[in-house]
Amino acid sequence: MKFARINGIAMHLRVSGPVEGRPVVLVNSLGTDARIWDAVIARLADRYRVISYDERGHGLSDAPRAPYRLEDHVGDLEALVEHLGLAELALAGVSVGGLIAQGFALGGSASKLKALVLCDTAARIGDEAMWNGRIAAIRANGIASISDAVLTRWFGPRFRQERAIEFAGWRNMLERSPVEGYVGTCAALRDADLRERVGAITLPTLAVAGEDDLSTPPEMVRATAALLGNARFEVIAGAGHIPSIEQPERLVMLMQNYFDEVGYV
Ligand SMILES: O=C(O)CC1=CCC(=O)O1
Repeated sequence: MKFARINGIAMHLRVSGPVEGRPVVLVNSLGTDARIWDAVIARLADRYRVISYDERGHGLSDAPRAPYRLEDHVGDLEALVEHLGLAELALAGVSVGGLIAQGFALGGSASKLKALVLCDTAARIGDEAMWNGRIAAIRANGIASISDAVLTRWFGPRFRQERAIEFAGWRNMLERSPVEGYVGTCAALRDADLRERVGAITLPTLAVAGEDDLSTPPEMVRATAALLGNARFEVIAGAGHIPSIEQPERLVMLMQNYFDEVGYV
């Protein structure tokens, strides 16, 4: 476990795997933190130098006052890459983490990017009314007031039944998220729309969707993949919004095949 001062905030990050391994940076989704990647890290870190971090407003990183902009999150990632001295990287982001990854691929550090995995994400997620409604509900009644609805979109009924203890633990993570960080990132999602810009991402990209994802359903992910210059679309059966938790073996298999294809080995 490490902390670094990134753009004026204390950021929590973790680095696993061999120092000489090629870097893979993992970006979390709204209301989660770097722990959602643990089962992926365990499978990738024999070969790659895997870096995961808690976005601003999440996990153990500082949660400045809301609102945030997508550019704040992208700027944090760019500064983290600079801080770690990474000359190249593969990037994998889930949901808002995937939007941040798209922003990185369109930004000033894009030439460092050698591989891009977009997981359960889109160039536009939700709409203004939806995000404003969620922000208002949380400001009035806290994150627990929306957690049932969020968890139903994250995980299918089978996961809830068969992995009930894990389900309870991930609920704890969501409900204990810092309110400023959560609503700050809702504002970033409300205001972010990269649909007109992602066509400029020509790097071969892997887009992945959980079959049962109710937040960014497969059709939404497929539509973003089609907007990108050069993306392949895959569906993970039996996974919801966070395949790194539900189907890490399958996600890592797709990632490793794709890394092999693009020569990121
Ligand atoms: O909270 C949700 O509904 C799912 C989600 C949307 C953006 C994100 O990062 O998670």
